[in-house]
Amino acid sequence: MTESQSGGLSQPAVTLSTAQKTVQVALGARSYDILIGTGLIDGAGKAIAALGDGMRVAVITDETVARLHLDPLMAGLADAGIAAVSLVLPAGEKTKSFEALMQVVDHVLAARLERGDAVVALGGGVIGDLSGFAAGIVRRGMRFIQVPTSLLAQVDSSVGGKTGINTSHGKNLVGVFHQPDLVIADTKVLDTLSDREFRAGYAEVAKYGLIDRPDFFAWLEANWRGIFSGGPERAEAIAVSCRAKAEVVAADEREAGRRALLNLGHTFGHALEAATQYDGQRLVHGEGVAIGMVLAHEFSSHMNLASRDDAARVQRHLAEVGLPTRLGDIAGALPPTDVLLDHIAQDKKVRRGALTFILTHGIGQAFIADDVPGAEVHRFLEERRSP
Ligand SMILES: NC(=O)c1ccc[n+]([C@@H]2O[C@H](COP(=O)([O-])OP(=O)(O)OC[C@H]3O[C@@H](n4cnc5c(N)ncnc54)[C@H](O)[C@@H]3O)[C@@H](O)[C@H]2O)c1
Ligand SMILES: O=C(O)C(=O)C[C@@H](O)[C@H](O)[C@H](O)COP(=O)(O)O
Ligand SMILES: [Zn+2]
Repeated sequence: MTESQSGGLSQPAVTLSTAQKTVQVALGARSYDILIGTGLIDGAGKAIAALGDGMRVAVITDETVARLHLDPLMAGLADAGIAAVSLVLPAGEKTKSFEALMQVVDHVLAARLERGDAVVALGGGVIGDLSGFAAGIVRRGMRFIQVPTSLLAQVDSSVGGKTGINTSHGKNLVGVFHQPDLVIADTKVLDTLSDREFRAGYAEVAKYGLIDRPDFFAWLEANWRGIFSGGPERAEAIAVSCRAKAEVVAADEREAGRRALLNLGHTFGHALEAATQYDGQRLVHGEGVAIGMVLAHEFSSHMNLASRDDAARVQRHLAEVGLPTRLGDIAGALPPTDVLLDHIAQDKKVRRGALTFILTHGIGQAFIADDVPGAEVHRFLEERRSP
């Protein structure tokens, strides 16, 4: 097994403030801002209008989000003089499909939107990944704006330009890198998110601490209640997460190296999502990541790379906030370990058939491990499944 790229970043202090925050993703001519604050959806039309004169947009959303948050966005767009059409799709992971992609593409083309017009994703990561993919391929690339409405989308999926859909062969296997022109994260809309989906998004927040910000992880252990109850800690955790992701994306936009660290917990997690057929009743993405991050820490300990205590600390914190952390926490039977390994072998980090995992030397010390022996992963998973 070989080790490359570790995080090794300095530790910015976490400071609390309720003011609107802006985080920039520095990508030269394609740089963009992430606006974070309460009530931003009402002014989103103005912010979008500032991107260019005469822009028209197609807003893509899902049924749940449309019921709660589409009207104010459409009203703001109209007030700002932006002509807009909207498309409402079913909520849930199964919407990241070829069928839904065709619907979005058809909708945008039927509205005769041009390259300089924009696709606006109003929703969670499912809508963001799907709409971003459509924006990346229609007319070989249209403008794209993210209005993330789930915690997960505000801290992770709306930033960085990974877009795509799932196929029967696995998770996110078809897609393109296509950066947004603007991200508008209205923290007020999180008040309508279910507890389960909020927790799922929190897994990706904790991920940034576990990759290379041990002080942030310790701060989360002490302050998670404020994040869940909507205190000033919530916007701060979102901003710290966006800064962490923006920094990695700016350094390695297309995952030639270091960006793979953002995949901590995902090699196991994506396999579990595929193994449960993207059935959101059994497992949603953030929950798969939570279980996957615990497995990644435990596997690191199994390989004598990290202490058992750190793995136990990660498991304790994620369980404390109410996330699943064990294979046995997933309702219903899982397929045999061979099948899980087959899913892992479809991971996009695989090189010449060899498995790559994000492993760790401890909390905040993640690294990219190439050539991880499949037999060892198999043995480890068999152990984790036995009662
Ligand atoms: N592109 C990336 O970098 C990236 C990063 C992380 C995750 N992802 C992808 O994101 C997806 C998961 O995103 P998600 O967790 O947001 O799932 P999601 O989009 O399915 O949203 C979760 C649920 O919450 C509902 N919802 C969203 N906002 C709401 C609100 N404000 N009020 C009430 N309900 C609301 C949705 O309707 C949905 O039912 C996965 O497909 C994952 O692969 C992508
Ligand atoms: O932005 C990234 O890079 C990530 O890995 C973020 C992940 O949280 C996200 O789930 C991403 O979609 C996974 O990427 P994939 O390349 O493994 O599909
Ligand atoms: Zn993720």
